Amino acid sequence: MIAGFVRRIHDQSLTALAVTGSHLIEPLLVTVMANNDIPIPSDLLDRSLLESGLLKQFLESRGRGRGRRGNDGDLDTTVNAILKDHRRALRTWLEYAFASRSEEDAKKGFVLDKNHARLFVETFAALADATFGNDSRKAAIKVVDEARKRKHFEQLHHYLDPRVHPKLYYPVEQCVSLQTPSAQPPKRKATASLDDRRAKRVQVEVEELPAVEKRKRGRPPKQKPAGASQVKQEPVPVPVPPAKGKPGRPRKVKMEDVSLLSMEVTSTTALEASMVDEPPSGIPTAPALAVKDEATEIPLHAGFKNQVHVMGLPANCTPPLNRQPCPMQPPLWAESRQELCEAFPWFRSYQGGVYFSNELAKGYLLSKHASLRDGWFHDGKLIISHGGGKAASVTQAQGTTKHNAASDQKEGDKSVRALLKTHFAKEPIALVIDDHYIHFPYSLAAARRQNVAQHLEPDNQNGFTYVILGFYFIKDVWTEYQPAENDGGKVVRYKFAFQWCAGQDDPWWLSNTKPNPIADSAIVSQGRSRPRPIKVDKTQDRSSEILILHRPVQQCMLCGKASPQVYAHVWMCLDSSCPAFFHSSGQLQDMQQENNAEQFVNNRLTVDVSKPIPRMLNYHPDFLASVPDPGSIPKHLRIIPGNPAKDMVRGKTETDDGTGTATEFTRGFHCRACGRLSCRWLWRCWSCPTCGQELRSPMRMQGVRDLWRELNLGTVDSPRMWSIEDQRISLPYVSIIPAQDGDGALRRETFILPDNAGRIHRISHLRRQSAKRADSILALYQEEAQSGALEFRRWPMRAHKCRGKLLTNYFSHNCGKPYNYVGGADNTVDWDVAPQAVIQARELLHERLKHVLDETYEFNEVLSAAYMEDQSMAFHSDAEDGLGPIVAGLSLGSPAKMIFRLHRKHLPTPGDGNTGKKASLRPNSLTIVLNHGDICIMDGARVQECYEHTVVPEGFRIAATARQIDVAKNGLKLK
Ligand SMILES: O=C(O)CCC(=O)C(=O)O
Ligand SMILES: [Fe+2]
Repeated sequence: MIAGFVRRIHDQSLTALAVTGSHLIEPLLVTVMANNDIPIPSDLLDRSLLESGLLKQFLESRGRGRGRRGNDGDLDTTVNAILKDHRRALRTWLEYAFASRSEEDAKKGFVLDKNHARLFVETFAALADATFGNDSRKAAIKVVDEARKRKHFEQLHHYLDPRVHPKLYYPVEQCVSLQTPSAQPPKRKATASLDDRRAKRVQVEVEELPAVEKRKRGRPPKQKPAGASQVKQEPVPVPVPPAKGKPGRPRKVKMEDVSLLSMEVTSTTALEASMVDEPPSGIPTAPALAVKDEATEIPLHAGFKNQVHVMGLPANCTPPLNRQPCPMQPPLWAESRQELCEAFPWFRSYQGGVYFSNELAKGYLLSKHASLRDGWFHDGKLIISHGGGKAASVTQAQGTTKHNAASDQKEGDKSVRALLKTHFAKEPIALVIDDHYIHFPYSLAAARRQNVAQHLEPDNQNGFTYVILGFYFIKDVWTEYQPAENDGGKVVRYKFAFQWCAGQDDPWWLSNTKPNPIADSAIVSQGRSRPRPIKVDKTQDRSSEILILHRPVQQCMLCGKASPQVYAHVWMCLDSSCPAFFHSSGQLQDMQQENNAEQFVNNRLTVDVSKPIPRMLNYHPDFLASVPDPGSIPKHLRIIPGNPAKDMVRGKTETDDGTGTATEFTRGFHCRACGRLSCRWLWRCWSCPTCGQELRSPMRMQGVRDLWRELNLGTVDSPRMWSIEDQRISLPYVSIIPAQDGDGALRRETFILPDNAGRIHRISHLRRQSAKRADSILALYQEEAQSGALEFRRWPMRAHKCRGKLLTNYFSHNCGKPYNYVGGADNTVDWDVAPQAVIQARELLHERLKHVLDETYEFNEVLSAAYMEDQSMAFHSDAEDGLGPIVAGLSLGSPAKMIFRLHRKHLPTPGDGNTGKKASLRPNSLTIVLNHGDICIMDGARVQECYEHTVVPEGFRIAATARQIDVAKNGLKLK
């Protein structure tokens, strides 16, 4: 069946594959065919072999004439078995294939065949997506989207799942053992088993390897072309020795081949040597800046010793292979994006990779989608990354998926501008990595697994997702082209070189011992937890000076601007507004010849008309050198966040009013014991979800008079305290209800919603001061929350786009029947053990409903929500299955605005001026102010169906919202 399948693919798709040059399916075909005695068309094998030395060796080691396997009629099993067997070779191939895809190929995407061939492609696409980011992402996403719908995908993906197998890279030893160069000299073996054309090309590779070795042994480097004014440097033909009696013919070395040569090197030493080989022929050389022969001076971390050159990445920044678990616990780490943003003041951006404030970048996230030439140097004391967003993306809106092409970054883009300002202001920036960042020498995912075993949280799936590296300065900024899947095939990217700030200890990942973040006084010099405000001189915009850097520079003859020598073998103009920007000198020459050839020649630029920009550019060693004084780190600056409670007690923050509910108290917490950054998820204290360390939060009882403040509610008319935005809603029907208890007379306002959508009642006190029962319930809530009798906590939201869990903005507690919207059964306590505050709140709601609306209604669920300052409940409807028609809420504490707006599907038809597709354009319908002791009643099932509501308190507030839930229809059971 496999044979039939492959033949089918072969018949139907091979031509198409050949035309598109799909890198994904070819090696698979070759592998499967080789294992099934199917003749492999020479051009396919040729291409595959040449592009993957490892695959070649793998096939040879498997023996090409082996019988069919697994031909038992169960195609999936067989396919899975093959995939499993060949996983390593295929994945290695994939790494190379993606890193080496030409821009042309990248534009074409994948070729899909029907049926099972697609499964392979999907699997590879998923891997590619996870692995190589920008280059392949868009195409991969398309395929993966489809793949997710297929049930086979999970099964196949399992074999390639990073969690099941080491993720991306394989130690050199393993690759070498596949190649076994000494036991099976590649030259003879390759030539013996391949056709003539292949043999010739393979021999090129084989013959060139010793040259690398020889140089390593001290052969003087090849003379650089003398004469700086050389106009044209012809590609040097490489003589090819005859293969098995066939005459050799000269062959030009292509950039791609040069990269492959590095892959063919068969020892670690040789690999390192290959990284610093002299510029290959045909690559323009900057005569003024000869490349150092001994560029291995660049110190490599131990984690980098085992590395294979991955094409497309500079040889001097290849990611480490087969990363080991991080042996030390990071002093600062978070499991979710929210934890990072709430607990680490230097990174508060929920989206995007750059956090900036006052136009200065404060934090920078290194994640997946590393681009070409991003890298980790000097043990991570120098990191190069592309910043500023505008990558290809996929957005989903109203059920449709939109693929947005990558676009050029501009100096004026907010993130780029902030990073530039930080660079010029010489201000430090905190670097954060996540577990997708491939250049970090250790695997955070593996470290996470270790920690799960050690720590208390057995179900922690996402620990060590984010890790803080430390403070860096931006020592250099420049721009370059990156390949992209857009119309032009390329985009302008700003690149930033981050240098480790002196004044901190050595990076924690270089220490031998487990760092204790508390004792780590050099990192933690004492001071405030907030980044100090930094003044920026806005009049002094020095962005134009960006390219005048510390290293040697050359001046562009076209634009006259100077650019540094960033890359080892070629100087290019790095001003993105210049027509010669990032062009090879050949292209530059063409332009110059038309205009001013003489001037060009005098500029001594090396010329190679025929060659495109090399895809693989190594950084010039000088460029990677540290800058002596990139900025100075203020003594009081600390990367470890301060203890929020302590800061409060000492009155260090302006916002603190001693209540314990000020905004600062909603910030997260850094656990001194395990380093985790976590959210303030419990009302009564900070608590580390990993190791259980607690930090008590000083809280003061707040009476309603403490909270009473002048209302400043914008459009809301203060005596009426409501505003009708949708004119179809009537003015409220008002009635005064005589006192029934000590609370005095009440006032009822009823708003009738259009289209029989129900009614909203607000019941308030005629005199504010008379809300006695509400006063005592508020006090009770606070007491029980402090004593632990009532546990307010923040619960994970069900749907969101953030990494990791995203907790609600407010704290809550549910009583009676489970309420799916917040916490479900986990957040629910039975009425037998209900806190007094909740019992009394429900009683009051029952009584008011009877007294004011003459309704006898039995609520069986009460959700109590507690808000600290600046917390709120976002737009939602209480559209719970089995929900009864009446929802009533008691407001306690600070006033709040409750706003209603129509669901999108209930918006009036277009043309009446009251529509808007986007949520942000949807107009509000009704706003009512809820004061201490007020009750809001949503009356009628259609209120929830047609409207959603949000509640925005003015300050500390508690609300008890009661419902009737029919559990039989709700689907949730009490635990
Ligand atoms: O009054 C409040 O805080 C809003 C409560 C609410 O909307 C809810 O619990 O669903
Ligand atoms: Fe609600």
